[in-house]
Amino acid sequence: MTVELAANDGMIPTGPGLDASPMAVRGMTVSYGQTPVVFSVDMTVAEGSMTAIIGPNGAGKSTLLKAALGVVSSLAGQVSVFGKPLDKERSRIAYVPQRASVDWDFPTRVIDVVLMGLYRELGLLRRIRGQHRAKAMACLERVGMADFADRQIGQLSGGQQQRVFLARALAQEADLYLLDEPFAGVDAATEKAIIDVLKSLKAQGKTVVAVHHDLATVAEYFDRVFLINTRKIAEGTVEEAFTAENLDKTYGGRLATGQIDQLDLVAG
Ligand SMILES: Nc1ncnc2c1ncn2[C@@H]1O[C@H](COP(=O)(O)OP(=O)(O)OP(=O)(O)O)[C@@H](O)[C@H]1O
Repeated sequence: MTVELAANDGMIPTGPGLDASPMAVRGMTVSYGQTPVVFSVDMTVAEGSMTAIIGPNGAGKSTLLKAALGVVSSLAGQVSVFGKPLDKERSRIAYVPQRASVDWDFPTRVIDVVLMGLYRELGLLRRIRGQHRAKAMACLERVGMADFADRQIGQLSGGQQQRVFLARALAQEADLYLLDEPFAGVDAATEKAIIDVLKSLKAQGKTVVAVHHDLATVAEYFDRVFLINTRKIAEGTVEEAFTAENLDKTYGGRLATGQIDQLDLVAG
């Protein structure tokens, strides 16, 4: 389907399947210097799906997410969120950044990090009441971190910090969850805890998009994939798009045949 891009208020022209999409990106191009690191990328996130963004190091995965959120500026491109401009629906998105990009020496307690997720409820006066604390604690409970509520965030292990940031995202009660490498550097128990939470979000009808590096778990964890190497290579259901051919294009032949053979790929 061809979508005509017109100069308008940043909205993507509506069309079949686009209006309802939790996030639709069209013609996104981002450059930090001379060469684009994301080039003319279209992405349509399917509502209620769990999508893995896959590609080699430096492929532009994080940049694509940040540009879609307006955190980094783009040279070109349009984004719609639930069929509306990003600014109108921003509060429906929860973003969990890459762990490495957060200043963990920032002196703040775990419970305070989760309370930040409640900023909409807290209102302008930021008055924290018992009900807010209870909600934040319930979110920490969901990720198995309730016992650490009063700890300084910098005193936690990497996997524990990742859980806390997931709890903050849960507190937001968003409809679209964007996570940048949520499983990076976590142990098997934390990975299981995180995937269980993400699957429960999906069961509630929420939409989840995560940058993901472990090709071996793609088919088990996700139902859709988005493959990128500066340009979009493919997107679709795992059955349609997670193929040896697309992986070969994405990784430029850098995956050994043996590695591809071990993946739970659909023949194609
Ligand atoms: N703030 C920045 N300034 C300059 N260059 C940047 C910046 N952030 C990223 N880059 C460069 O842009 C390219 C894409 O980076 P990005 O982090 O989006 O890739 P990625 O696919 O998420 O990689 P990884 O899998 O290693 O996290 C890389 O070449 C990276 O070095």
